[in-house]
Amino acid sequence: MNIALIAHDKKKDDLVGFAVAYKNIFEKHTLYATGTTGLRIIEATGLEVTRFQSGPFGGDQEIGARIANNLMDAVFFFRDPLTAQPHEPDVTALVRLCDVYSVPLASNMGTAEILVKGIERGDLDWRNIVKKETGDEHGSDEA
Ligand SMILES: O=C(CO)COP(=O)(O)O
Repeated sequence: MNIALIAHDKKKDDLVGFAVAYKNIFEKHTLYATGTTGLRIIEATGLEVTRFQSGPFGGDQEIGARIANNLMDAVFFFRDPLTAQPHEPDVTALVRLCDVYSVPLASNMGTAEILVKGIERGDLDWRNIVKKETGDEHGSDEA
């Protein structure tokens, strides 16, 4: 699975802790992240993560483009609901694209716990069927 990891500043500690806790699951997948989040996760876990631009500089849009091209299978996006973001339109667009393409999105720790366990169980294997049907199988090592 191709998995995106993103967190706003006040949620970064939560996502980093989450990545540490579930490193054994995440290491079986292909990971992507916005710039600062990715750096924090790499430093804390040693996991291999492809980093895009920082969110306010286009990182959310880069991940959105991958969703639109059927190259992202799950998104963990720990948003900060209490702080205004300068790139709020990008945040909204990313969430919207998850809904357009039915890509599972965990926007908080509660949903993230369920999603990561579902990934481990193979609950998202239907994504591979979608990719096979559309010919979009590139981008992931995981079958
Ligand atoms: O702003 C973000 C998501 O909207 C995250 O970007 P960073 O990971 O670079 O902080």
